[in-house]
Amino acid sequence: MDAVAGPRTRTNRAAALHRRAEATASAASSILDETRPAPADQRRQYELADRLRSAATLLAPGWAGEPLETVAAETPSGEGPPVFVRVGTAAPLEDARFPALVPLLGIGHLAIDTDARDPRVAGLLRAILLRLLAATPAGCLLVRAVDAIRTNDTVRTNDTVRTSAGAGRSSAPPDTFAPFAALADAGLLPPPAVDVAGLRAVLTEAEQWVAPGTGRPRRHDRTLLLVVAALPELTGPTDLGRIEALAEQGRAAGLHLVVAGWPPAGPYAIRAPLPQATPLSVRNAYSLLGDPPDTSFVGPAAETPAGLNSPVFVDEDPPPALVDEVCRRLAEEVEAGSRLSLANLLPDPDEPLCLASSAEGIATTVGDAGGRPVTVGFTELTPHWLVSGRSAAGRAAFLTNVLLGLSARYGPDELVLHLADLGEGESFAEFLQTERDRSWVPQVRTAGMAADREYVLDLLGELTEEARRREEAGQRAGGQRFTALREHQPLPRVVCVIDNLPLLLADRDRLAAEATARVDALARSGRAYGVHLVLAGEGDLGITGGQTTRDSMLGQFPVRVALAGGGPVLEPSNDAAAGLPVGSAVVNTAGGLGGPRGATRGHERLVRFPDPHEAPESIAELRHRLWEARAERSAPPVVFAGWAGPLLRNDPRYRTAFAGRARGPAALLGRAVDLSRSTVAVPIGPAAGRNIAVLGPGAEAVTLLATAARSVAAHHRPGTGRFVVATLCADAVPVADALATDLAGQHRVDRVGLPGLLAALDVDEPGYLVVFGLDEPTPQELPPDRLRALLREGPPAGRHLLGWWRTVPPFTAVIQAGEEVDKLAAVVAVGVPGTQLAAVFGHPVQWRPRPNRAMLWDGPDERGVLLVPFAEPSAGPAPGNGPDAATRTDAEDGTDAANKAGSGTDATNGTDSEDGADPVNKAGSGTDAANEAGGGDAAEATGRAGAGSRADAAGAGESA
Ligand SMILES: Nc1ncnc2c1ncn2[C@@H]1O[C@H](COP(=O)(O)OP(=O)(O)OP(=O)(O)O)[C@@H](O)[C@H]1O
Repeated sequence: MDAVAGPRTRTNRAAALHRRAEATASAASSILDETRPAPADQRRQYELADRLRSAATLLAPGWAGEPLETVAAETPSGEGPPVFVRVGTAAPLEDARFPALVPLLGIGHLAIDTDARDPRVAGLLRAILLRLLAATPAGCLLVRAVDAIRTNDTVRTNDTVRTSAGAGRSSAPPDTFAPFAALADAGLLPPPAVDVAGLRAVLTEAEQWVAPGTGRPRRHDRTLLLVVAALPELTGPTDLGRIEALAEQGRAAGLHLVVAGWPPAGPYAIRAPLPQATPLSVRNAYSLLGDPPDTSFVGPAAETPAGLNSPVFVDEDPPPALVDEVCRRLAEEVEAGSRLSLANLLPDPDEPLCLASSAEGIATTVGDAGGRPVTVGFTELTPHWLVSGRSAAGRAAFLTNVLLGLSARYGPDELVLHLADLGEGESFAEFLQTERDRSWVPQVRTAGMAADREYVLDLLGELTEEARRREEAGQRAGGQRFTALREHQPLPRVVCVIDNLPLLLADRDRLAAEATARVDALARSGRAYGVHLVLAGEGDLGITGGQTTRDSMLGQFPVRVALAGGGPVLEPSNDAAAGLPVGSAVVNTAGGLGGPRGATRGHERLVRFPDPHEAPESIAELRHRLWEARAERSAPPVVFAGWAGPLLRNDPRYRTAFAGRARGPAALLGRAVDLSRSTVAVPIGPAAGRNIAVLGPGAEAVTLLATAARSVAAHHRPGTGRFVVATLCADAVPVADALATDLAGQHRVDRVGLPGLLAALDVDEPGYLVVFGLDEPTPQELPPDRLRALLREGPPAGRHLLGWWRTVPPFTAVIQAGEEVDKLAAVVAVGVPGTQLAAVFGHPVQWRPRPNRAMLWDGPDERGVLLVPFAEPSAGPAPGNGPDAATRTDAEDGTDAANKAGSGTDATNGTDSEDGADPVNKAGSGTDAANEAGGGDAAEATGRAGAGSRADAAGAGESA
């Protein structure tokens, strides 16, 4: 008959059978619920419970196992994540109870057959989570949660709404993890995933955690816990498969799962138990605990899984105040612990400093990547670095960290630093003397702040020379490179930092071309001889963008550091630096090369670095320790501060002249914009061309001529010089008067106008004609050929013209066409553009005037010397003649940041070019007194630059 029954009959019968089976199962379930596992011998049960209680105290002490009602909120965590955690109380008999523990972190997972819609399960999850978080040191347990109770409920409610409006809305279950909200900001427990998309994102993160190399590097002291309170309704079989796979692989990778509602209900209910998980089944009155992974409660010999032979009453919801208090404490601890400080990058303060050898290379910690220090160095393989970041990205902070880190590790015999910043502002102050703190970092040999392009060009030139000297020494020794060469002579590694490099290269002029050529040459030759470059700035630094091949210039810079906005120093396809916050950097040691997204990049790390200025005391302490350990007579850095104006009276060469020790008369004009801050002098003797023509419209030119005359006077013993000070224009009268008065105290001085000057021209007596305003229209009385004759014939007879022309053409008229100007005079231009000077020299001149700078052409060399003219209008009494002199000049002047500190006690402020002081070569010897003074002098610029003098620095910056 069945065979002939229609489909409808067969369906009805199947439905009836199903209903009957369901009714039977339900009846069996309630009978089973009431039938607890049969207790064995009661006395043994008591004994066993006793022993298990003691064992639990050992296995799960404190937070992991104590009843939560009795644990104090301030109970400390353990040393690491607990292996066993309590899920409830097992009660084989009413009064024989012991904690029910499950092995979790480090061993397996927990699968609860009911999801958190059951309030007991929600409470249990919160209890487990609280225990695990509180028992683990803050930050070592990261939790990701999935909780679709509300979403599922909304789906269901919406279904209901169609039939019964509003039903179910008010009874939405609370978020299972809401009491843990305080952990979100600390990154310990972000808001739970509530839908399938969220679930999948969490699964992806967990998969990355499990598969090393597909995400950020995993810290082995961290565990990831994935807690599922309720799976989203739309969870598909693929998602469930991913959860199973994670459970399978997680244990070895520090990933653990607590899944409520497993096996999941619904169409995919037929699911194997969760791999490596202890199952917990929640019944009406109690729960049952299955066997943990790879073992059995009955004993290892058990063939069939038996589970714990006792009902378990799962832990109840922990008190919300306790959860809240613990979470806040954890969040605070994580926040405090994640704040990096300079100390994290420096050697332990208890360790001696500067013990490392730089023979094979030097390295320092530059930041932290996921809790691990990241160290980068300078070796032959990674000789030079490019560091890029937008303004205020922390470039100075990063560089300071690196330089302090290197200085703490390598002593001055192992490491020499040259620091230059073309940008406006006081850089490198941490390394230099200030008014209040006279210590310095002894590894620093030179420092240029608000440095001119010419300064940096000189620095590059000096270092290229140094690399060449080393290379030659290596060749003489049979082709030795740095490491071998060091065995025969003390040879520190040199690190040269140039910040704001684009200011050097932005103008595509001759200087930029020359600078690029020097960088190129230095990068190549320095590599094998321990001379290393760190070029820093914004954007592509003006040198990237081209091809990075092994042989290209960029190929010499394998280390690329991209701070916020610094992506252009990475390869164009490498977007690792996109969206970086301040305080982070991508450190790439393969020329900025990227790689497939998500793939391991052994050559690239995302680091966090501290702001060193949050720890000024660490900086000061380190600087003092380094300074106190410096070699005897070690010299402070030679400092160039772009905004500072040097004083004649403090000039070492001027002092030498004043003391009667000069070799011959010379006009001192200022200090060169170079590494050694040499005095710019025009020798005045019987040779051709020993006159000075100052060209330029402003007061600076007038001051320069007066200072030149004073310095010449200082070269003559009192009473032996003869000066005619003439003014042909009104503007210079006060300065000329002051000059004449000053000189009159020492020498024979005639203060004259045009007639006196004309008379003086006819006198054959040796002496100096100091003439202000030679461009005044007085051609009848003073025709160009008379002046030309004086310029040409005067010097051999001991007569020299020091003259000032406001404009260039009248001077050009003095020089005959075709005559070489250097046979007539040294020319100093102050405020005159190079274009106007072409007529003087007969060739184009590259010079763009800027405040507080002058250019000297002396001799046949086409290239002029850039100088900072002496700032003071009057020399005052003899240098070093006591406090009055110093005080008076300082007070009058008020513009000299660099030179103020000396207060008249500094015997030789600045480097004396006569001494041949050479910061690159000499400082190691520690015997250069001139350098020492120079440092003292200019270091003041660090602490003192006032607003006025900064404006000058800005001018210098603009012209760059
Ligand atoms: N690691 C850091 N974390 C947070 N803030 C930082 C960090 N380093 C520096 N800063 C802050 O960022 C600001 C800029 O820092 P810094 O002067 O080092 O930047 P910069 O890139 O050199 O700036 P600029 O080129 O404009 O002079 C400062 O206020 C500094 O305190």
